[in-house]
Amino acid sequence: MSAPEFSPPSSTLPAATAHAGAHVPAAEVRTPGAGLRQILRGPSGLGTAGLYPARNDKPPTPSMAPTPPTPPTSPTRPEPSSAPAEGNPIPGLYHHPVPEPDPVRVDAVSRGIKAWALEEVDLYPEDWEEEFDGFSVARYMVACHPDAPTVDHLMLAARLMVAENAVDDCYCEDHGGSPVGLGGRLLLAHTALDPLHTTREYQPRWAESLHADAPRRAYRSAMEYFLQQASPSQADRFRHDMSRLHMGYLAEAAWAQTDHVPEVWEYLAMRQFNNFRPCPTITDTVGGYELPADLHAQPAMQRVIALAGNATTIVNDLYSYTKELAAPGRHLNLPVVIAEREGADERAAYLKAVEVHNDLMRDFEAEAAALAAACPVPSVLRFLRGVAVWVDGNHYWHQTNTYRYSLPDFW
Ligand SMILES: CC(C)=CCC/C(C)=C(\C)COP(=O)(O)OP(=O)(O)O
Ligand SMILES: [Mg+2]
Repeated sequence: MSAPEFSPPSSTLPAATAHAGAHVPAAEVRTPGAGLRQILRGPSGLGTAGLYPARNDKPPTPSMAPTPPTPPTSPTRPEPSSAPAEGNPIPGLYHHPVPEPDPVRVDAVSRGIKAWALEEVDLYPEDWEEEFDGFSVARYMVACHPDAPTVDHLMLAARLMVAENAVDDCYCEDHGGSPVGLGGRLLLAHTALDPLHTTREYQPRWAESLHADAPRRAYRSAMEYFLQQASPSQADRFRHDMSRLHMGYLAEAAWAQTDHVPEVWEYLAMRQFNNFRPCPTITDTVGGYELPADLHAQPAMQRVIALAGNATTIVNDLYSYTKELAAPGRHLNLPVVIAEREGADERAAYLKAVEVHNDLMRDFEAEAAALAAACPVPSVLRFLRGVAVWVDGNHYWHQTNTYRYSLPDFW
């Protein structure tokens, strides 16, 4: 596959600084008001018609129970399959069901990502193919980015997601990963995202090293594509988020090495870094627009992003609970840490973790609504909407990925 061509990102933003630092306390918007309704509905102005290519124009309904997906209507695409998604949501888990992702896009991204993995970065040996397919990255990314203008934009997210998981699997976890020596491996891989600037003598050895293993090949190539679409500040935002992620991996590894079980708040701090955050924060690049750096940096936006990332990551802890219990050794996740540190039995700890997730989700929505009301700039509203949709798509993927996850028998 050759590198895609893109038109430059378009931003319809008025002067950003007028809104920097705007903040309305979340307590004032706990019940869905105009701001929250606007986020759930999404932007409706000029240039936003392509935001929901696979959706009805109705706001999604929050749910604590399974709800059948709404069949999308699109005059230009074949009707997506009406077969219900596999897998059940966790009872009591606050989430928003999403429509089935557009099967035409899923198919295109599936083919594109497989070709990239095999032909461009030599990602995995043959016997990992079933696991690669079972990960269903195309369905994941199409569900999380319904406003991507093209399949090429979706491919940006899909390559990065695959590369991030290759690093986690090969350096940290299932496929030969280990806490021993992780810092050195992660730092060298990070230079595939944030390049080394050094002397002529040493530059070639570094450049060569980026082809030395699958995680580095994947990071290097995925970043190369990303840079073709991202602005310099979007690229820098991504690098910062990846530094956060790598710091989180290191804390998890350090605790594993000493068999330390952190307190619950300490675990939550680690998981705020070892977190999906780098995925929702590229929503504007994947959507073909830009949230300007000063609007991204304002504290209220940072809080919204952190809460969203934390909710999505605790979703992973809950859906991957049985997989991680079955793995050798002790794998930290929120229910395990609550059970250990608060003396709860497995079921009570799991149910408490569900409540922690639900509180994070509600805080995310309240803070996003407050920010939307305080700073109703089109790119801010669209970005908030993009993050919210990413949260929903991430839940959908975890719920429906029965190849990878299964629920405990607690109900
Ligand atoms: C895609 C991305 C940025 C991932 C970073 C962190 C990560 C691997 C997760 C949040 C997923 O958690 P975990 O390692 O527990 O994954 P599984 O439960 O094995 O799916
Ligand atoms: Mg997990």
